[in-house]
Amino acid sequence: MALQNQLLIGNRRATSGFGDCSSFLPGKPSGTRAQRLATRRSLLLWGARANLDASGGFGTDLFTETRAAGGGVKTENRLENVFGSFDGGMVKESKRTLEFVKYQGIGNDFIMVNNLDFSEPIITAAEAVRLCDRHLGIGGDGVIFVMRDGEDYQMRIYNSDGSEPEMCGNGIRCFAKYLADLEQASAPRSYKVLTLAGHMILELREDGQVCVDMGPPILEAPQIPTKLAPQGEVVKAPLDVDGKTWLMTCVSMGNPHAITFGQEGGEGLNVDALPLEQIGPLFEHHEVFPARTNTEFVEVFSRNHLKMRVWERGAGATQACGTGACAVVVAAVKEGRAERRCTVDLPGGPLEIEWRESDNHIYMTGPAKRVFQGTVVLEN
Ligand SMILES: N[C@@H](CCC[C@H](N)C(=O)O)C(=O)O
Repeated sequence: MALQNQLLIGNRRATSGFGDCSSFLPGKPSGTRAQRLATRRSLLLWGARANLDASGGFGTDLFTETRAAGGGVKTENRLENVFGSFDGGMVKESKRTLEFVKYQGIGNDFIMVNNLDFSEPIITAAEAVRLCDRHLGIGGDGVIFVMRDGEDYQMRIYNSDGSEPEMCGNGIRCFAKYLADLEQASAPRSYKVLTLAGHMILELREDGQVCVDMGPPILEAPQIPTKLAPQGEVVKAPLDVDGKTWLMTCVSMGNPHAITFGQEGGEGLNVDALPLEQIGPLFEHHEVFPARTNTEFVEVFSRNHLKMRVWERGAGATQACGTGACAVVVAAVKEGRAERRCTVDLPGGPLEIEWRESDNHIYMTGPAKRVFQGTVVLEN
């Protein structure tokens, strides 16, 4: 039944300080949690009575709201007037809704969820899959949870297939923009963010770009993980996929990447010509990658200009992959194809990557943008 003539009851917080996103980001609730819940309960009861009195019959939906303190999920208790039901009366049903903001980094797009008051993601992996669906949901390559880590922050993420990766390069730039929007902070501003791949340092620059210290690459085969070698680095290792022998270099940026510049005895790749949807899953699920893998196909324009396409673990062919671009530069240096500073072109745009000799860390610089915001029903 359509939600028209709605009465919205409850403590919808409006914070100052998040520009046009202020209506959905949690403010500081006052009173104890018990007091707040009691107030809301009485508001709900009052609202239900008021609306029943006012509506006086068919044609009016009653919509009340309870809300988890400080979080982005709430439960709407709807009393819907169902015309034609067995008693013509009110049917109660409960729907959980989620407030979100959509961000993108060179076309790699994420549903950002304010998870600041909770220590675990407030939606399930299965719900994330539905939200990421481009036809049935909001659409996205993943869902990112903005969480606290003491005075700092923590990022958790679900891929669009519901798996949880350790790290996401484009996502963490979006994370920086989200926090800056939340705090109405102006650049330059830096954040320390804990991920399942360790701490990352994010610098929001005055030109609007975000530079991330992605830490050192991991090159030891068992830690990537890959079975392409029992130990040590994996550089130009042959791997048979789709009847061809590809030369693979493997790098972990906290999450696993397998990079190829072409096939054994072959010429350089023309990445635009690759049947990614066909070959991507064969790499992702190959037995030599026990945790599955992201796969990058790379074309070399010069010693500091590369072009790549990616098949992402858990997300398929995306417009861009930040950790992938970092891994590609490490692989290009290891194979002697490029310098440590490169522009990497991806379908969604370029990233600037530097693998710094002085600290062995990789620095990724690129944009991140807010796209839209909204509220979505989690259950159908
Ligand atoms: N697109 C991301 C990587 C997201 C995680 C990846 N799909 C995985 O499972 O490792 C990026 O920008 O790094």
